[in-house]
Amino acid sequence: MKLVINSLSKTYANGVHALKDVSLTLNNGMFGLLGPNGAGKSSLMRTIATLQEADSGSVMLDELDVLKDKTRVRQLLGYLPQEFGVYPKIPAERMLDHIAQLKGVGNAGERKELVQGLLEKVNLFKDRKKNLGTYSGGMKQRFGIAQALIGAPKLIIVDEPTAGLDPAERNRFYNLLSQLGENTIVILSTHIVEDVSTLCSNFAIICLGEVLYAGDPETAVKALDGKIYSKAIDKSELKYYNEVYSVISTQLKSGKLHIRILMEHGTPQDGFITTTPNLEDVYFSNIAKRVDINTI
Ligand SMILES: Nc1ncnc2c1ncn2[C@@H]1O[C@H](COP(=O)(O)OP(=O)(O)OP(=O)(O)O)[C@@H](O)[C@H]1O
Repeated sequence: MKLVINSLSKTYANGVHALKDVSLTLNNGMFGLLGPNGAGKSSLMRTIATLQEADSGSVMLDELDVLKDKTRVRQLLGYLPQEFGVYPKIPAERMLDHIAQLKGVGNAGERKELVQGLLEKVNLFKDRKKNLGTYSGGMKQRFGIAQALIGAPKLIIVDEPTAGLDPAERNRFYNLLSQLGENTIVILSTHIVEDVSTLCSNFAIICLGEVLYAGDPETAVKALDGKIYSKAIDKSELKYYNEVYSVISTQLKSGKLHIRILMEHGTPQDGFITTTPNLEDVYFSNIAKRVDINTI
């Protein structure tokens, strides 16, 4: 399958221009949508999920016009929103059975098999009788994926699913997501660069409603080879370095500020050492073109 987003724009009633001429092409596999808070990631996902209208542009899923043929899209879609409520007094198993019924799985035996399979897949089988209100954040997210998978969707959208998860739960969630991507398009929105480097074969960086970069992580990192330098400085020196260099990230370690700079041409003075680029450098060097990275 192929999802082609062409010149999508959206301005909210309050005047916020949340999507500016967004164009992207997504194939089967995991696609990461990376951007800081307020970048427009949720706006884009809600539009693709047929939950809100765009002002202009088009979204095509193969031959299907996503913005027009909403009912058909919803039949092909699995969606895990950023925040979703659960009925606290209902066990996971019963809730999944109910959702499967709503999605049109009428046969009780078929439903039982489907629900059991999903619970096993997301590692909640032993907790299936527990009320959803007693689930931890990670268990809720895994439940969220199970409900999104009902109906064998061809397009799966997950909006910041790892926010707030501890490292073990995040890993469990990564493992789960990485099994989904092969025959489906999975769009994963996140502001965590590691999510993209771990999971995604392709990604885009979006900031202030605009696509700043789209491609595969390896090529993106390779393009920065020999251009990233680092140095430990005193905090008081940051102003100087900000004025002289393109500082793309700062990190405090044992009282010293470790800065990384991008040199498009030439080599820096001041005792910088050359360093191996990573996806975070790709992210910050793109974002730094639009916003002050010290504020994000
Ligand atoms: N319903 C709305 N009405 C008005 N403005 C909105 C609405 N939804 C989002 N916005 C604004 O649109 C911009 C993009 O928001 P969006 O939620 O799409 O970003 P995001 O990248 O998902 O951010 P986050 O990572 O914080 O969830 C922000 O400035 C936000 O305040």
